[in-house]
Amino acid sequence: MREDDSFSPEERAAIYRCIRERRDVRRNFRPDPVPPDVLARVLAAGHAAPSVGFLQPWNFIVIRESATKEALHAAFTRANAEAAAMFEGERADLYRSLKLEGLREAPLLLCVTCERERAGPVVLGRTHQSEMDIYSTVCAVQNIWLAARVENLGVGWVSILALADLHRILAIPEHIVPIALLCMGYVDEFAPTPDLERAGWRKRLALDDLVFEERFGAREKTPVTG
Ligand SMILES: Cc1cc2c(cc1C)N(C[C@H](O)[C@H](O)[C@H](O)COP(=O)(O)O)c1[nH]c(=O)[nH]c(=O)c1N2
Repeated sequence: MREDDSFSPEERAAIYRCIRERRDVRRNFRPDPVPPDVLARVLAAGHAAPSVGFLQPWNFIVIRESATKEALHAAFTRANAEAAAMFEGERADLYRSLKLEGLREAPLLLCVTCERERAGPVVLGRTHQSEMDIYSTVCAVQNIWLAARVENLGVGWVSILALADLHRILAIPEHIVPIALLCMGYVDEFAPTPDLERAGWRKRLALDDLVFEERFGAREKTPVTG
């Protein structure tokens, strides 16, 4: 491999650290704005994502107005009450105690959308798996999430909203699919483990339990993680 194409051990360590230490952040945002050059780098990372047939189906709606944030928060509150009613007993109590959005506190919100027909109905790579454009957009979201982490920006994905509310509040045309609503802003620290893990909602699964050999369900003889 050309020397310029390979990562140094330090660069490699930084990438893995970023992946490990990315968190879903929805609290303790500082009010300072995200500078334009930082936002440009984060959006460029999103735009560098892989996409089916090189469709690049995304748009990025940047939201700073508090009226818009309030409207989104109201939509969250409605959906979250419905969501809480879907859990039972202690689980419902625990659900209600969770902080699941930072829509009003974050200085910036970003809505990432997917225009499914950007290149007409037939797309290379989407011919037999129709959701591939949606997954491509999620790749852009993950790039944004990781790029934000190295900019020391917290990002939280808020999906407890009805899609119809996102269409209405953000004037998203019918044929364009809202994929992710993200709250974004500087934070003083990133938690070492997911909020939901610390709250006792779910534990991290063991990687070795998730890896199979050749066929679904067949166990590795030697654990992958050694
Ligand atoms: C598609 C999707 C949608 C959501 C999330 C994530 C993803 C990938 N997550 C964040 C989720 O709870 C979090 O990623 C996990 O708990 C793991 O924590 P870390 O991201 O590692 O900090 C999330 N969190 C939350 O508080 N409210 C939400 O509505 C959502 N929605």
